[in-house]
Amino acid sequence: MHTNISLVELEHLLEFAPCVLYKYVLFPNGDGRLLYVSAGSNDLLGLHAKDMMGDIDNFWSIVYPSDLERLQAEDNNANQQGDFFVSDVRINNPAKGTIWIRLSSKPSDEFYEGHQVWTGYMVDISDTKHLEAELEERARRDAMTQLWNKSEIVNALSEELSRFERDNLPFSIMLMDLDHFKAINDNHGHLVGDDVLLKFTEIASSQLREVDILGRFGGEEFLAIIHNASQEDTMVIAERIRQCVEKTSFTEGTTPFSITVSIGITEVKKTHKQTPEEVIKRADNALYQAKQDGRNTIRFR
Ligand SMILES: Nc1nc2c(ncn2[C@@H]2O[C@H](COP(=O)(O)OP(=O)(O)OP(=O)(O)O)[C@@H](O)[C@H]2O)c(=O)[nH]1
Repeated sequence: MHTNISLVELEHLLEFAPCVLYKYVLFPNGDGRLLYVSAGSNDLLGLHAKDMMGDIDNFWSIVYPSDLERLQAEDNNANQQGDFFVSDVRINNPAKGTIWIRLSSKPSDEFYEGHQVWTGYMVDISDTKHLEAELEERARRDAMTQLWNKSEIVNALSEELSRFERDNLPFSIMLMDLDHFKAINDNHGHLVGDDVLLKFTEIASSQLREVDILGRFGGEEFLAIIHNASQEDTMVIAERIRQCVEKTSFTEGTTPFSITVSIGITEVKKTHKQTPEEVIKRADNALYQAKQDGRNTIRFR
């Protein structure tokens, strides 16, 4: 069925639809002009259509400066290619605060002063962007402990090594491995094993500072990056964690049990370039030594 719609109804539709339609032209000197903006801009952008059409700077001024540069580069690129334009940017809507909008347009069959007019829409994509950010964050974390996962903690170590090359401030890493953890699973069950891992996460986190970084390196192995700390400083932290773990009493039903942890430490202090793998290897050798020396102890390399 074909429905006729009057101009008044169309204006009403454009005012209340959750999007903004626009016509845009980009001149060869890089200046842009909005030839038409629908009334929905009041709500979506917090800007009147006539103000945007009068001066496009009114629109540019609400786009985050870091996103504006990208938006204009993408705009130029799309114009050169002459096919399709899409860009997601953050804007500051005076009434709503920061929101993400998507601008998408393509060339129309219309020309303005000899230049092709692009027709497009803008729409609020804040929900999608927040979900995306949440999923990205989740992918970087270990699902059970919520600590950084292995690849993130190795990335963090790599960044710390680059920072070290710039400012030469020493730092250390600790590789912590729960002792005889297989026996805990075997004797008390996997779920109790999981609880132990969570409790260990809590203990280790509570002994570290905000600036330190803790990640789950493997099943019952954890890696901590201790910022701006010598081997001696790190020994003090490691000993606090070791003692705290040893003193913690766990219960499964009515059976109390305790656990211990072995810790390997290495300090990054040499000025020559080191890879994360080399640093982890040293900490792993120290951890191996701690296990060899009877566990529930700390060694360094
Ligand atoms: N409950 C639980 N167990 C895990 C998890 N990840 C790994 N494990 C277990 O951790 C145990 C590690 O055992 P091993 O590598 O033999 O080491 P260990 O028994 O701690 O012995 P040492 O490290 O030599 O003191 C294995 O039985 C794994 O199944 C987990 O997420 N939950």
